Amino acid sequence: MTTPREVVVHPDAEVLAQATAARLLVALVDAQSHRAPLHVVLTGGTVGIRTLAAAASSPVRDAVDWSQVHVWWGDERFLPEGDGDRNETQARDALLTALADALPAENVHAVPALDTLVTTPEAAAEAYATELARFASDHADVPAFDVLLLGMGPDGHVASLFPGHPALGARGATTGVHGSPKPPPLRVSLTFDAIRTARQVWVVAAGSEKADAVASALASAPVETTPAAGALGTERTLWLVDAAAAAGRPGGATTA
Ligand SMILES: O=C1O[C@H](COP(=O)(O)O)[C@@H](O)[C@H](O)[C@H]1O
Repeated sequence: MTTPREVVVHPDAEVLAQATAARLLVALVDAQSHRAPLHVVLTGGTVGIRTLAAAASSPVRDAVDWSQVHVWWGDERFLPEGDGDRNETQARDALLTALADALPAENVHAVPALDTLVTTPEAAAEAYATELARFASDHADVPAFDVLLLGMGPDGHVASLFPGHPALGARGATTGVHGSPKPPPLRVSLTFDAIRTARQVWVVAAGSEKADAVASALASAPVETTPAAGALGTERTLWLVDAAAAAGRPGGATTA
């Protein structure tokens, strides 16, 4: 089951990041009154990392029981551990290091980095899929993701699923990606199969360079040309955008 896209427009990228961080922290607090543990999927990208930094500086972060939160990534750049271009490195710098006393290290499930044992995106994708399956219930491939955050590129890519790329059709939970049009060329991504199991999928996008892709995705363009159109949650699909990114959609930059 998938859900209709809801759109919330914020005035600019900074307010978007602050509001998304607040929304995420409150969503985790709310969900913790119903179930535990929670599984949250982080994104890389400009607004995604800015959102994590905003969460780090929010007092609401202390309302979350981080010992009952598991952290995953929607995609990763296949680079050595600690590389500054890895989404994991940026997320640790922006938020996770600040949570080190509250969030158990074993709850942070990074996509394996390039090293002497893991030499291909496929090997990393397979190891990541095994880790995901360890926390899945029943016959699922992945844990029950509570909130799955996605950034979106100007070309409409989400996670590392790019327009026209064979990874768009990958089955199972994860896929290795070669020839990404955005550097670095080697990546690992959740598949649409995995993304669409999430309770809530939130796509965050800011800037006029994203306006065409936002308009296409909200108009349900084919996933082959606008991958973000395929990002749908089972309980809620939320588009969190700034006014510049919203400018091309019907209704323009006004709040939905
Ligand atoms: O490479 C990536 O890019 C997208 C979007 O990045 P942005 O800087 O245009 O916001 C991001 O969602 C993805 O996780 C990342 O690997």
